[in-house]
Amino acid sequence: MRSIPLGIAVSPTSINNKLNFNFKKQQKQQQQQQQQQQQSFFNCSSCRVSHEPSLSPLSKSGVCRASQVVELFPTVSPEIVVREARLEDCWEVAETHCSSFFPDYSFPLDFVLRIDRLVGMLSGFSIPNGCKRTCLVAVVGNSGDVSFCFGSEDFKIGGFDGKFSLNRGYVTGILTVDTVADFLPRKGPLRQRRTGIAYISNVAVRERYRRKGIAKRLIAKAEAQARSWGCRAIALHCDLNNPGATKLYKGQGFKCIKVPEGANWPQPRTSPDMKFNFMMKLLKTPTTT
Ligand SMILES: CC(=O)SCCNC(=O)CCNC(=O)[C@H](O)C(C)(C)COP(=O)(O)OP(=O)(O)OC[C@H]1O[C@@H](n2cnc3c(N)ncnc32)[C@H](O)[C@@H]1OP(=O)(O)O
Repeated sequence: MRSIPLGIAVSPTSINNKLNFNFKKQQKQQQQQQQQQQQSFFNCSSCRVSHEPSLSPLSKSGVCRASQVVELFPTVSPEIVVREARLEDCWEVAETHCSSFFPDYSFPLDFVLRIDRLVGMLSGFSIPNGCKRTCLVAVVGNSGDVSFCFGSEDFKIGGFDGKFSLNRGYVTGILTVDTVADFLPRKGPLRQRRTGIAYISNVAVRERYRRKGIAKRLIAKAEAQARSWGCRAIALHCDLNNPGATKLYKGQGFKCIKVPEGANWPQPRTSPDMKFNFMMKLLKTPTTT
């Protein structure tokens, strides 16, 4: 037994019990507050962001008000536009390519890599006679309006449109589509290039813009481009160890093609231990009603 200043005699065990009780009560209150806060946040099914309702309340459809505004007023929101790459995009195209395929490189190697890519793209002037190549970009912060473009319609440098515009956007995703058929098996004894099959390569989306449907839109645009070139199918090679990309292409209707045993089909020139899935999709011609 010991006395405390107020003159009330209290046993040490009874003080301990009281302190324990108060501590538990405080803990419970804190837990309840935390739970209430967590419940008041919600995940928007459109922009996939966790919102506080006071900032962007949830609608009945599970989409935040901000996303609904984006849908209602696409021209005032940062809309993604997919278009042909122009000369002014080439640095950002190189940057998107390198940051997506070589994310672990740091300065100065990453800078050298971008310069190398840029030179590679721009010096790819010559494509075989009758073949086509286009680099597509998904840009944000631009209406896609080409009314302020300089340069001629037909002038092309590598896969780039020779036009130059002042109202450029920020490149978030890239894709190249061509009819060069470098990576398709040749045909006949003369080993001629295949015709009628477009080929997709260099698909990349900047990391912070991923899982927003940008790659899907680039692929859809590439298919439309291939159809306009008169192609009946579109093909690509996808790294066997890239399940995300494989899922993307399968979701877009591409099928894995089994390469015949022993066939020496051409493959993209990367590291020798990389294995590829050859994937292909037949292009439906638009039906006329
Ligand atoms: C032919 C070639 O060029 S192959 C090379 C592919 N490029 C790369 O690997 C570079 C690094 N990766 C990237 O740049 C991107 O992750 C890409 C290009 C693979 C995908 O771009 P995104 O814009 O994120 O794809 P998008 O949002 O259109 O995805 C569409 C669907 O593909 C599938 N998908 C895409 N990425 C992934 C992933 N990482 N994991 C699982 N599924 C995925 C999903 O089904 C997705 O639909 P969902 O989001 O509704 O589930």
